[in-house]
Amino acid sequence: ESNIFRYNVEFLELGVIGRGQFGRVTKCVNKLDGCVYALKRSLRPVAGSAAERAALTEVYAHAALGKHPHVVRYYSAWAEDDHMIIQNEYCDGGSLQQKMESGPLAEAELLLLLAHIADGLAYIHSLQLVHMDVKPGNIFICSGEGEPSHDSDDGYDDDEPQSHHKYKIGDLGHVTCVSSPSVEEGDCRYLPKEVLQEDLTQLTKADIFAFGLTLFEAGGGGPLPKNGQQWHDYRDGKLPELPKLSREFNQLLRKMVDPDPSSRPSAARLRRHPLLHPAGNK
Ligand SMILES: Cn1cc(CCO)c2c3c(c(-c4ccccc4Cl)cc21)C(=O)NC3=O
Repeated sequence: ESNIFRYNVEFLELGVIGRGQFGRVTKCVNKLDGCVYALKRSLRPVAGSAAERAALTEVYAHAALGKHPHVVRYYSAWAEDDHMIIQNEYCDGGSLQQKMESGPLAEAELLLLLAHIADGLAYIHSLQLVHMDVKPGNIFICSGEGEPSHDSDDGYDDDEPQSHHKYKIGDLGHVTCVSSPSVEEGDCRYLPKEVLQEDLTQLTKADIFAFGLTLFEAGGGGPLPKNGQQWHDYRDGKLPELPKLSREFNQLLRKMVDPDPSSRPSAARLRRHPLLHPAGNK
């Protein structure tokens, strides 16, 4: 019999905003609450497969992470019609990947990105979780238009320049716990050498490494190598200088991608970096 599915009953599709081997992401309005959401609809993974474990991990992670100003919010997930559907917060400003396509970010914008994502990572790491796939395509932008301006719970609104857009970490499909014996490797362009060599003892620093290369790329250092000599150079501390950025910012990038994970700053340290608190320098 034709089984009426929740997706079509509760949501009105406004458009496709992403496609991949995983399935597709659509922008939908919920007919009941009238709000817009991002829904990822993917083929239901085979029971007992790694894909099923990843799908469940994504939902567990979202449920555990709850509400944070710099983590894309999760609302619901369900299975129907041989598909899995996850309903997340819709970020109307596109991804950092798309933003970068119109040119490198200026230092002031990179500092906003640094502050927001360091905040999100510090929160994720405080719950003994790691993201494991930090990269421009997994960082989304919420313009904040129409939102009440009192939303200062991330503490950056007061000294944030007039714009209210916010960067949020999304796609929790690779999230695992810090003491996990095995990880589903993320994008190799952002992968630190120690994880490739199966050293999983400091997984939070793998997120810091990936975030360092993400900032480097957003600042104009891309495109990043997937392999070869340049891939190794970037992991041996040979990260090219970005001439348009300050000496301090270049130094910070090199620290974030330091070959020794212990030398990389934690997310909590990044939040307190002098570059983010200029007043404190006087
Ligand atoms: C390709 N793509 C484009 C967007 C909109 C950016 O303005 C997007 C979103 C998400 C996701 C997403 C990622 C991973 C898992 C589930 C979802 Cl809904 C993918 C997205 C998501 O969770 N929230 C989004 O806005």
